[in-house]
Amino acid sequence: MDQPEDTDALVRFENITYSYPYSDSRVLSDVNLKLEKGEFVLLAGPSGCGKSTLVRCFNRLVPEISGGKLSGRVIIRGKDLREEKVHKLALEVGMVFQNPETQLFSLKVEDDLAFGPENLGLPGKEILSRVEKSLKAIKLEKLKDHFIFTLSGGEKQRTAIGGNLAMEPEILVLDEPTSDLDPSGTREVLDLLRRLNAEKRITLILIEHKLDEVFELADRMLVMDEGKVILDGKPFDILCREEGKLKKLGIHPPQIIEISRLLGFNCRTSSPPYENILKRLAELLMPSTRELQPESRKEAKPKIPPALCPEESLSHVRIEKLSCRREDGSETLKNVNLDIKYGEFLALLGHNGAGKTTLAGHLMRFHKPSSGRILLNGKNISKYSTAQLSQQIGYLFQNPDSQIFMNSVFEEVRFGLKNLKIPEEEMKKRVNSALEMMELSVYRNRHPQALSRGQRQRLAVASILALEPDLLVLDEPTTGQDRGHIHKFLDKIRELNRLGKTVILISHDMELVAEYAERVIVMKQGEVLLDGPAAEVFLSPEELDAAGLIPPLPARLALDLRKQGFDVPGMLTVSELKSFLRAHNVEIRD
Ligand SMILES: Nc1ncnc2c1ncn2[C@@H]1O[C@H](COP(=O)(O)OP(=O)(O)OP(=O)(O)O)[C@@H](O)[C@H]1O
Ligand SMILES: Nc1ncnc2c1ncn2[C@@H]1O[C@H](COP(=O)(O)OP(=O)(O)OP(=O)(O)O)[C@@H](O)[C@H]1O
Repeated sequence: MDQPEDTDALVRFENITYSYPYSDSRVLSDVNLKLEKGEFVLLAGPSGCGKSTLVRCFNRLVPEISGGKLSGRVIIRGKDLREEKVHKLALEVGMVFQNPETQLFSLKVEDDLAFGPENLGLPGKEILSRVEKSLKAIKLEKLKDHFIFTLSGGEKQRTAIGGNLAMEPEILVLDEPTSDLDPSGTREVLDLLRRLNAEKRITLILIEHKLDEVFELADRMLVMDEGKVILDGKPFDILCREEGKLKKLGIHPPQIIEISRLLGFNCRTSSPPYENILKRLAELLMPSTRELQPESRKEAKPKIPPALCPEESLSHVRIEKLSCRREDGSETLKNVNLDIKYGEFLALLGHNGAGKTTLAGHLMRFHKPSSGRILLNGKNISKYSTAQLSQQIGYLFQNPDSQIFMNSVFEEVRFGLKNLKIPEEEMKKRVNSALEMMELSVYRNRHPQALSRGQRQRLAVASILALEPDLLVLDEPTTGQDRGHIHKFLDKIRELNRLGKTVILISHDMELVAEYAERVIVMKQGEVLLDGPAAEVFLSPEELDAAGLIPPLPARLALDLRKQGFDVPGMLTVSELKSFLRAHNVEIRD
């Protein structure tokens, strides 16, 4: 980095074109970009469009580590990165990867946060101060001397963010940093990013599928498709003006934009504040007001598909007085009692570290309870091995890489079926249909590690669907996916549920839970805090708040309207809000 070039831009991408090794197809195609110092850039696009590949050019992980062929130049502060070394750039350009496990390599949380500053050669006092500040920012002070391998998914993600914050880089690239965080953790991290950007003028490049949370924070939005930047502008403008194009790419507008448009707001630069939306709704409902006709109320109720299983009332899973004490003495499950019927679609929610994965893991006997028992189809599972249980339970791990180990996409899906000793023809049929369902047929011969994160997640799901188990346990299956793929996948899961399969979905995505789950269980610090129909649970704001959860926007509006005396049902989705308004002859813009 000797001869600075004459330019104001902090980062310039000039005609960047890239192909991975052994592949002729261009993953990045003639990308030209300029980023100014202090910009907060949101990068969006469908799964597999090249977002992660693009951001890895910022510190030359592409092509130095990935291999492959890169043409064009990346210039940071006037200096051509082709003359730079990856390890040096890593100190200037912070990067929070999609999978936190790939960047946590110390034994304990605080050691991991100190690693970067130590490499910068900072004095001991400064290192300590930075570690303290980062711990506070990521709210992990209490876990500072915990071993990394004992952390929950979200706690690991916070640690990975903290490690980067401690380096105080000029440019920080974050590849879906909130994908495993609970809603209040997501808000905290995004708020922290906003502060870093505003106060320290750190340039931020954020890949994020949760647009509701970020579109008002970022100055600029880039949308990619098939290796190209196809839209570049103010997030609000793009989301409002390019809705058709975005929807085709599987990018859905945030609920607040959808609802404000329905209600006739004519916004130019930002969405109206929540209070204005509530006020407009109250005004619109006033004429038909507070006494609802029984018929219309019936129509507005959430449409929950009845499970078709004839044995509906029988317990598929019964969890009795289950407690789990870890080796370090901490109690991660406390007297959990649950009765899950055949054909239920339930969601398991809770703050990071609440015990969701630990509870789900007990179903597979990954952990042994310290007391209590679990009955599956009426039988105590303590008699079964994990291998036997996996023939009845399709279990999707939080991190897809924990369950992918074959050399090709096809073989990966086939692997589980081989263990079931199914005839070859039937096996092929099931593999092909699972790959097609997850839109992975074109990658059938590819090595799974040469897929994007979202594609690997879909591969893990395909492997489980091919087994056709009666009980599906899905631990955050939608991480890293665009809305289009998420809906296709969850529609399929709902179809299976209607055929009688029982579904347990662990998720931090309240909008999806509101749309798909019939029953919602909220956990807090190892205990069940709430358990009931989705509409009821989402209308319990105090308890949800205590568990770090934020109800979806339509549910919040319904609740506040009730407080004002309106007789409204527990609406959970934008389409329920629409039908409710129509039933009251309220004119809406669709
Ligand atoms: N090592 C590799 N070899 C060949 N192709 C690869 C490799 N890694 C990724 N790809 C392909 O490059 C394309 C872009 O991948 P990338 O990870 O950049 O996508 P993405 O937009 O970040 O996706 P996601 O949102 O799912 O993380 C994908 O089609 C993927 O299959
Ligand atoms: N091996 C272990 N030893 C000690 N504590 C552990 C161990 N594994 C997990 N824990 C702790 O148990 C608690 C529950 O973890 P779990 O993974 O079940 O949470 P979770 O609700 O699934 O969280 P997330 O939403 O972050 O994935 C966490 O605080 C975690 O730190």
